[in-house]
Amino acid sequence: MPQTEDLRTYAGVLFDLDGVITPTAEVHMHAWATMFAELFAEWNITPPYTEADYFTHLDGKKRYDGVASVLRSRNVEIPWGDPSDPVTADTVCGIGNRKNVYFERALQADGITAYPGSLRLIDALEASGTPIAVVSSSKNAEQVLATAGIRDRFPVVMDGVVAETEGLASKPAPDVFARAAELLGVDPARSVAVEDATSGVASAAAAGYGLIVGVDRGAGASALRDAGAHLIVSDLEELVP
Ligand SMILES: O=P(O)(O)OC[C@H]1O[C@@H](O)[C@H](O)[C@@H](O)[C@@H]1O
Repeated sequence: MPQTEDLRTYAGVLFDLDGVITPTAEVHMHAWATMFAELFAEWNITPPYTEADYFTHLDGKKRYDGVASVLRSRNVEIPWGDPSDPVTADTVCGIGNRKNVYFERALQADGITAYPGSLRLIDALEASGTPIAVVSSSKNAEQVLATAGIRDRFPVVMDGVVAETEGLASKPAPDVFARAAELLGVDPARSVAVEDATSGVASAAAAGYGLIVGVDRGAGASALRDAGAHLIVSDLEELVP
């Protein structure tokens, strides 16, 4: 018998977005791979960028922290720059913004639809009056939610824009999960965090969440457990009551 939980018995359920509610982790993954392949070729950086770099350095983290982490792994040091840097700037921010062009292009061209299992779980939580929120590192979260037609389902959206405005540290630091619980008016110890990235699971664990669900979309069940997940599922359909 697989272990399961009725999430309606908790004070609140706080969801990561990319890879948890919408299949946008794949869109991010592809945009990063395209941009880094070009950059590594241009700057003769070795070893080549691989999918493992995504899970180790980028998954769940804020845009520029991810860029800095990948470059640091190849001993490349460049100036941080500023979020307003153009895509031509050879700064951490400029390079992050370069990737965002690929992400926006894909979102516009292909649109995005939420995972059916995630929608069914959200429906059940809404029906029972359980407060829900989004806790994403992405500055594109509002756009993704609007494109998927589900923005109005969430009274609280803690995203990369809010984190920047409020000076909150990137996952795996506890800041964003702690602040989102505060905004939703729930006690983290009595709430659920739902995450597909090890950095996100670690953030929720550091913020003291009562239940952390790891959704394995490629990070791996053991990596998610090691980061602090209590329960692993491959799709949120498994948690629909
Ligand atoms: O560049 P954005 O849209 O602000 O997103 C930052 C990060 O947001 C996270 O949600 C994704 O897991 C990462 O893949 C992504 O890099």
